[in-house]
Amino acid sequence: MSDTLTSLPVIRQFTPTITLRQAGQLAIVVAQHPLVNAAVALQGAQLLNWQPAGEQPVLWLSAQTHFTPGVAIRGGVPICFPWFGPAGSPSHGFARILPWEFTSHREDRDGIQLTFSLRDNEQTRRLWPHAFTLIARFCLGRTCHIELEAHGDYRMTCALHSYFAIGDIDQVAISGLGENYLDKVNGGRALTQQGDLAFSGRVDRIYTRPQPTSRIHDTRLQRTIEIQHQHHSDVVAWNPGAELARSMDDIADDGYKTFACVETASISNELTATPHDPARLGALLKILKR
Ligand SMILES: O=P(O)(O)OC[C@H]1O[C@H](O)[C@H](O)[C@@H](O)[C@@H]1O
Repeated sequence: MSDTLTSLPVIRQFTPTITLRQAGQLAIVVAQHPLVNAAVALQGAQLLNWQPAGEQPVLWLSAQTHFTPGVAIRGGVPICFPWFGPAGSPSHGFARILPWEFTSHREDRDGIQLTFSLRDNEQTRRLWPHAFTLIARFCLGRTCHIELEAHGDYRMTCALHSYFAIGDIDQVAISGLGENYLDKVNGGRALTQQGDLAFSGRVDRIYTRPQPTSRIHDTRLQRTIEIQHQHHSDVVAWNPGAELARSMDDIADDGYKTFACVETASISNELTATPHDPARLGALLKILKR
């Protein structure tokens, strides 16, 4: 699904490589570069596609996602800010359902850099009483670097809620998560695991002592996706499993089989922005061949 965004109708041409396109009622920045295809929705500054030349799409985007203002897009890399999960309303914060500004683009022979920003307004201050500027920068080429900077004076929780495309949920293992996790399927119980995570049924875990790098080992697609987490305290692993997926209108009944969320997050340790030092969260994505 994420690789079909290049055929959407063009609303505006920024450069020969970068266009603004329409998906449903939302505008999407699409970049087509010799080394990489990529797309970012203005709503949420949500990265929807990162596909280096010669590779299959790395991010999963639901074939049934809504492209409706104010409704979360299912897939890609939603930015959860200024809280994660049901800590406030709306779930995962407001940043993912608001329109961001497309502030700059740059391209060279190695790839493309796209930058977006979001500032507080009356609507956000009603939900969260802080002035803020958020900047999301995407460096897209053979690798994908996502950097989020939160300016202002506040504390918050935050996540890069990445949905990765996989061959089959029964044939992936995730390494580097560490041993300790809070099991959200079990009322948040603190549990431990040895070795890699394999999925069976619904999995929803906050790993609180992860290694700096997670790897998704995908036997079916014969590739490993590497995620280098930056400035995080936690990594979340999520897949809804068959039963929950059936109850979700924006995921096809068998859609859960082809994605795994491995989320770079700061939940157990709040991030702090001060006037002279923005809070940061980042992820560097790479594809390793088996
Ligand atoms: O449906 P959403 O609000 O996008 O949330 C999707 C999922 O996000 C995270 O992974 C949470 O840990 C899950 O509990 C949640 O179900």
